[in-house]
Amino acid sequence: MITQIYSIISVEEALQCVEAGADYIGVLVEDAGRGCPCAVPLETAADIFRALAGKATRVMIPASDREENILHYARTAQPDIVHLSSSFKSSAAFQAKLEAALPGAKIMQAIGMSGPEAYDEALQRQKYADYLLLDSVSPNAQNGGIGAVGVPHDWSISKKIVDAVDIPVILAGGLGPDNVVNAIHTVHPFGVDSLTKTSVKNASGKLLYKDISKVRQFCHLAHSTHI
Ligand SMILES: O=C(O)c1ccccc1N[C@@H]1O[C@H](COP(=O)(O)O)[C@@H](O)[C@H]1O
Repeated sequence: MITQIYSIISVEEALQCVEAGADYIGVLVEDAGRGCPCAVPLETAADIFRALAGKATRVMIPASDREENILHYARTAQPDIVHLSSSFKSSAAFQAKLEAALPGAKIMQAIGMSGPEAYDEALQRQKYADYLLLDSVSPNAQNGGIGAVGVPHDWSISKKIVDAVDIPVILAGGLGPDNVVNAIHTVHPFGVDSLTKTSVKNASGKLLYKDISKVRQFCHLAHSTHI
């Protein structure tokens, strides 16, 4: 079981999360004007990924729905995996362009778990991705509506997707130390992902930085849960 921790904002925080047990480290790269709470500039993402070389799998969400931006971010920041969580979706053409921009880079395609229709979408989208990430959806969510919602979705649909697709599936959406064991037993994913419930928030609910003791608890529980 792998653990993926979002959204990392500095080299120091990234290294603390690795020490706390995170296998995959996620960074959100900003597109001016979107205002995602934990987004970092491209140069910071590049610094974080350089510092993580050989220590963790480096995952980047480009907070953009424009292909040229996504390819530019990938070329500059050099993640191992590009995680598509906006309205931009992978395709055969995008796979070829990413391979040209950053040879060997993998694609993680987010699937918005809005209801039973997510099953057919997952089956289609797996053709153009190396991983699927099943994430909750909110009408108020940023970055195309998928992710950073902080609440779980219907895991019975997630389980059907895990059983049907041929590529690794990471479960996301409202996961934390309180529910990760149950989530793993219910869904049997390849990995589990956490943002909101392993972060410190301010009084108005804005995510500020990682709570390393919660990251440690989350990773320990996930790694010690066997399916
Ligand atoms: O990481 C972010 O800031 C982010 C912003 C916009 C869309 C998605 C984002 N992250 C992804 O959402 C999941 C789930 O979040 P949560 O645990 O439900 O709060 C997060 O782990 C990333 O995969």
